[in-house]
Amino acid sequence: MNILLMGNPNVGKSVIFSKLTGTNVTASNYSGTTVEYTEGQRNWRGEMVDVIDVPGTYTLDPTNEAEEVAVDMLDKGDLVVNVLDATNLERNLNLTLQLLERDIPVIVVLNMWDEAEHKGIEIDIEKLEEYLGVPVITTAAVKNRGIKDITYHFDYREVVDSDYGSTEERWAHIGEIIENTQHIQDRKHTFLEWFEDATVKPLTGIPIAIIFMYLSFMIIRFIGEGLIANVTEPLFEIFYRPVVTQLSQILGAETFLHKLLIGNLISGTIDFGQSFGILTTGIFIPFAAVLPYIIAFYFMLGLLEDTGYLPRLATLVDNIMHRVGLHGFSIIPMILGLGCNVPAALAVRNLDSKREKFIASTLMAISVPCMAQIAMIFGLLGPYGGQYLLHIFLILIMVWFTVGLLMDKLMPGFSSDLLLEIPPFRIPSMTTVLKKLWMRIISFLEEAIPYMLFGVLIANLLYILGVFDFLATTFGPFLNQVFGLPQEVITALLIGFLRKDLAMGMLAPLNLTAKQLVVASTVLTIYFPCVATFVVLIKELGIFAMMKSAGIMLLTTLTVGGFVNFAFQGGSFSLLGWIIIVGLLIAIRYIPSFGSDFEERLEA
Ligand SMILES: Nc1nc2c(ncn2[C@@H]2O[C@H](COP(=O)(O)OP(=O)(O)OP(=O)(O)O)[C@@H](O)[C@H]2O)c(=O)[nH]1
Ligand SMILES: [Mg+2]
Repeated sequence: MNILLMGNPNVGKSVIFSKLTGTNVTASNYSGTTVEYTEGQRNWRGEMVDVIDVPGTYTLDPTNEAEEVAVDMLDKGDLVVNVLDATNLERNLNLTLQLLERDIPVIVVLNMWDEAEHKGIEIDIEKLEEYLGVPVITTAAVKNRGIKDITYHFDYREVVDSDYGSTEERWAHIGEIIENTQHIQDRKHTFLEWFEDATVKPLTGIPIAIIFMYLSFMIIRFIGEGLIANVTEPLFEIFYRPVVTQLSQILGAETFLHKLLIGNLISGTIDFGQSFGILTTGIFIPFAAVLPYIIAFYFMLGLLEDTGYLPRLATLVDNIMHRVGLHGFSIIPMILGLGCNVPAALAVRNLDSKREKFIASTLMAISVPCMAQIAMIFGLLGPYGGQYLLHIFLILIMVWFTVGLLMDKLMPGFSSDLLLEIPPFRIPSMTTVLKKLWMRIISFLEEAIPYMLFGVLIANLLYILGVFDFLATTFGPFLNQVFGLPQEVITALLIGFLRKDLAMGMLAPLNLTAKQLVVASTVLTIYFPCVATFVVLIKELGIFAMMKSAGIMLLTTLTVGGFVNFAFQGGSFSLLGWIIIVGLLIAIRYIPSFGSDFEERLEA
């Protein structure tokens, strides 16, 4: 038996799904969290029932890919559990009436019942049942209220015979239902509501955004560095070092297995950061150097997501986003990308047009380093001082903006003007935040560890076989001339396709100057996404668009790497460098535009 959980975005389907099936899926306080359906099972009266968490949709006439997924699922269901946000009954009923017109059993769940009560919204359930002709259940999923009631109706198979006519007639009918079933009490405005407004008005919103972003960044560094210095490094030194040292002695420094498992001894001892064996650096990077930052980042992200701050940020940056042919919502894939580029590449699905998807994916892949890479950049460049770190991010932001402007100018087609839905602020529940954090840590470990071990294995084998030497002498001179980097960096660039953090780690033994590290870090970020992201992008964009995107990436790498090498000195850009940057931005303004605005298209 297939039970479909369907409804508008951000009504709590994923939370209900988790409670019904015990399968954890990501739930966040903004629309479009789920873009692919997830299946889970529940034992129901001695039978295994399939419950499916369907991406949110406003209508059964899909307007984007995530909605298409939703509508395609309809044929597969024995029962649709239509989840509604009780605080937003009117808008939610549109999908409900469309579902009722289909030949499929539907039951209605009014979720967020706790919030509706809190907001003084009263809904007459019996009357609503009469109007719709199907059972109506109230739930507060995060508080575990009403979930059992849903299961009591799993065997509901009645199909109502209704036809609400045209869209206008449907809305008229909804108006009538609301009129007769819902009553809203007047109440005073709360501080939270005032704050909700303040975060989206530019005058107050921008300072708030800067403070929030700065604080988040500081907290991430504080937690990340704190965990490394006080937890992961000490643990490795006390418990792990004796074990691998013993193994190293047993194997003998010159053997093949030693080279593979332990790597090189640095002045006679194992250096977890530089030895580069599977059991030394291969274990150390993911667990000790990167995991702490992953924990810190996803903890902060979870808070920002569940309070509902992220979509507010999206509204604020909408103007900037429009300049590069995107709308505000694209900030969400960019921010997700700071954690890991893979979910970010998937989140792009919520964008409307092919053009926007292309621009957003390319910008994300080019200029958003993932947390694993950022952690290694912090580790390598941190000791040289904050201005180097600052410049890497400054360069990437400029790259993001410049490449975005250029793509918007040169790409034909139009970008949509989708209005972003802003959810209310919610106090995040700590259990949900921690659960989500846990899920993301697990998926990081599952993703990272195999690639990391495989990457170190490949690197060591290629090294032992002399392949890297060959490549370094062939392409080295070029690297040296354009980027000012030693030829050994080529190995890092190659391994970067497997994992960027590992590639950053390969720079550690090379004794690069701070400037070279800045060039190498930016080049490593820009030149190509890692293989996992690459595969998702091919799937999302198609092979042809991905080739175009990869072309843009390589071109950008050459230009930016070369430029940074030329214009970056002693911790900042030279005057000439700044003149070129500003000149370029001005020049872009005068390039004729091949793309068109949504509004212009409407006028035409
Ligand atoms: N107060 C309250 N919050 C809830 C309730 N159910 C869900 N939430 C919160 O609402 C937000 C949205 O929940 P999700 O489960 O991600 O919504 P969804 O319907 O899966 O959204 P999409 O995947 O975007 O379609 C999350 O922040 C939840 O914690 C509820 O009953 N009461
Ligand atoms: Mg969801």
